[in-house]
Amino acid sequence: MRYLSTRGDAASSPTQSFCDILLGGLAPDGGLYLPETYPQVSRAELDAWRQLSYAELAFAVLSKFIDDIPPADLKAICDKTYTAQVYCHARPGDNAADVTPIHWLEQGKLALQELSNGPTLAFKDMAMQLLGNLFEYVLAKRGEEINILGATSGDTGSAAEYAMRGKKGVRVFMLSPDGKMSAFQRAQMYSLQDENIHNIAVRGMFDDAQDIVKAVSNDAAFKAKYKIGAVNSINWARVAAQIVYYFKGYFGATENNDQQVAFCVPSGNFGNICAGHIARMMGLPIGKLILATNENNVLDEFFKTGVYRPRKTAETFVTSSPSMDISKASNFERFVFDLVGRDPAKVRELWAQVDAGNAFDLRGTPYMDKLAGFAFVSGASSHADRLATIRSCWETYGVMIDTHTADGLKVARENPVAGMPTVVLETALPAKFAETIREALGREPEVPADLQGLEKLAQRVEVMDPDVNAVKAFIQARV
Ligand SMILES: Cc1ncc(COP(=O)(O)O)c(C=O)c1O
Ligand SMILES: N[C@@H](CCOP(=O)(O)O)C(=O)O
Repeated sequence: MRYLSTRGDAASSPTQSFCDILLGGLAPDGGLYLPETYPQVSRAELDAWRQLSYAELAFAVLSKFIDDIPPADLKAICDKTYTAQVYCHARPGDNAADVTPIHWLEQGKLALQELSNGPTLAFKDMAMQLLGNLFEYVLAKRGEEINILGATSGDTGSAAEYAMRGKKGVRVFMLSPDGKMSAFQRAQMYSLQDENIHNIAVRGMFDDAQDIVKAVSNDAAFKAKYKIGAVNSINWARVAAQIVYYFKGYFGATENNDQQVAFCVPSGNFGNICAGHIARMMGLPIGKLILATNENNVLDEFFKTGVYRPRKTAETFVTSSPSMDISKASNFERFVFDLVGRDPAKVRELWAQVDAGNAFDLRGTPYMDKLAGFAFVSGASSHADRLATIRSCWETYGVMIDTHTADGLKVARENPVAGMPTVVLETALPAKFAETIREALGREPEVPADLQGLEKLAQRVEVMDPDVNAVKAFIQARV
């Protein structure tokens, strides 16, 4: 399997192998990598995959995307990654061995898929634990090191740091929005004292942090000299790993492969739902992809109108689902690449507008008809909706959900899809957002035993302005 850039022409941007793009992250032309073609899954494969454990399924799906790691080694990496010991925070009564159990709220109709049972209580662990093991494997084979530069709005940071802490040849430099994450999220990251982990809080929003990551990655000389890599979903390996749980969720929510499923995805950077889009393109019977945003509704606006209008920092709200406080969604470029018929020139034209701080408008173009064929619907949620949804989920089903999952459930309920179950992806656990849970329910969320007392630990973080040169200097001083 070879990979191409969303902005590259065959002549100027030669295709790459999986392991090269794993270490490289963003493409040199500023685009994002995607497979040359999406591998297809046959009916016979679906029938066979239905019985597989999560680790076996991960191996089956990832083998379609990775042909430069020997199969026995890839299998060992999947087996080591996807265990009930790593994903140990399943709800009582649900089977941790399923890794991403389906929890029915209404049998056969509405379910949560538990994606947040890993070490940091968010869905990011699903891919990040794999990335940690892949990095370790590939770096050891090549005798290389990597300095990961990432941006987080709350969950990618801790998931990456937990996955990479103590890993040989790996340093992590993680940018977070100063003062905008929950107290628990801050404690998860800033309390880590490992030598290879560096936290930088930038005075700005996630989008400012993500812009810095892209600017540093686009400086080819700096990137090569300091071996800069990525763990955000701009890294294709993140998206590839996230495709797996759509298959697992589909099998868990259906009895046979003639059925369809709707997935509802709390969205910000568009990585999670992009994985769902690709699973669907591979042939997984997904009837609808329901995209849910919080008050930062850029993506909802696009799917409703055809206008993509990223907001500036000053127009981005700080909300009670802070991990979705994103107004410029990186992975949306991957989807638009498919939408415009995989035409890199068109993507370059559209992103020239985005990168200049402007909107693009697809109304009145043939792309709007094509958009309808991709099976998306969307909606948005507010703080009041979030509180009401957390309350009603608790009172109706006895299930406590976090603020992001609440955004998903709210939008899923507003967009019922006839004839198929809807699976809402549970993207974090309530323990991470105790302030809002208290406000909604007047009680504390349960904190898993292994993470109790985290907020009392000493914290270590460098605060700085969102300045690319300052971040480069910080990295230079520590490499
Ligand atoms: C808890 C949670 N929910 C939802 C999202 C949005 O996911 P994505 O950025 O992949 O759209 C994030 C962050 O990415 C998150 O941390
Ligand atoms: N919501 C994320 C933001 C970054 O998303 P990613 O999927 O591109 O890493 C976070 O919580 O940090």
